[in-house]
Amino acid sequence: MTSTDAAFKDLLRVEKLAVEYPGKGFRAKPFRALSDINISIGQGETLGLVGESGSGKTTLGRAVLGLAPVTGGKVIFEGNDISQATRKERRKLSRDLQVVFQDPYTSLNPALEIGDILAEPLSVQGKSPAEAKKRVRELLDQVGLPADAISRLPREFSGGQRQRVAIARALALSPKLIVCDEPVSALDLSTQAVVLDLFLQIQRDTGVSYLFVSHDLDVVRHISHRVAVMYRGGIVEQGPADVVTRNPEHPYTQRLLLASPVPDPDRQEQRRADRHRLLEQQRQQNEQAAVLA
Ligand SMILES: Nc1ncnc2c1ncn2[C@@H]1O[C@H](COP(=O)(O)OP(=O)(O)OP(=O)(O)O)[C@@H](O)[C@H]1O
Repeated sequence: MTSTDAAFKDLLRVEKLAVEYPGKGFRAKPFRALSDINISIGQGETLGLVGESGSGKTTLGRAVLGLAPVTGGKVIFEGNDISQATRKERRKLSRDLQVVFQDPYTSLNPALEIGDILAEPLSVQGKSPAEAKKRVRELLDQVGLPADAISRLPREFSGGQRQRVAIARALALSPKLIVCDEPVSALDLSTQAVVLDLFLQIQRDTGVSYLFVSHDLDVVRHISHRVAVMYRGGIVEQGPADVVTRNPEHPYTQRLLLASPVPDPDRQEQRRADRHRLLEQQRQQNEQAAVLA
């Protein structure tokens, strides 16, 4: 997918965001996990967030959801700064801002039937049992699960099916933005592809926006309009998905691309070409640097 900022109407804008975790345990001092983060996401747009482990991807997603200690900057959602929203304001915001986590095995309450898992956010927001039941049926259909899933427990489902339940729960209140934190990383490759296509289909049908966290460049290229690359709590590069994931400018992104595994045989050819071009670019840069030195 390719697109530019201008093609989408702004939904979320993060400006100069800083997050600092209070010190505890082995880290006695407060830890600055994010500094000077600037990103935006338009309506119906997906911003992919990549970077190595510990670079701050999850923290940025959590800061957008109000779950990380923001110490500076703004999180502007539909024109309002929500970085310091109160609990009451957060409850209201949860209609518009939702999350899908990585692990479909721990993110669903094992004791609840799927129907109850999906009805929970609806009843919290004041829907009647009849309204909730109707919506639950719609949601199961939307994520491709059978109607009889309503009275079954999470353990009766595969990882991919459980992730469909988690997606349905996130969709229950028709949110405007879903933070997707590595939502396909725990799934096998063929299931990953199917679930990614489900995310795309839902976006086409509903116009929802995604902040899509992943360490996998192939995954973010497939799902994202634009990609931001995180390194040590900052963003080092962002731009159209194809450009950033195939022809990155920043040396860190180039390293990320060279280091990332090539799981899907269909994409190996393309990746070999990308690697070859990048290595050649690096060789030429090294040669130029040697001449200048
Ligand atoms: N609750 C917390 N308290 C203190 N430090 C934290 C906390 N959560 C995360 N960190 C630290 O903040 C940094 C960023 O972590 P974060 O989980 O956001 O990175 P990430 O890029 O999502 O990593 P991964 O891909 O491994 O999930 C790390 O150094 C981590 O140790």
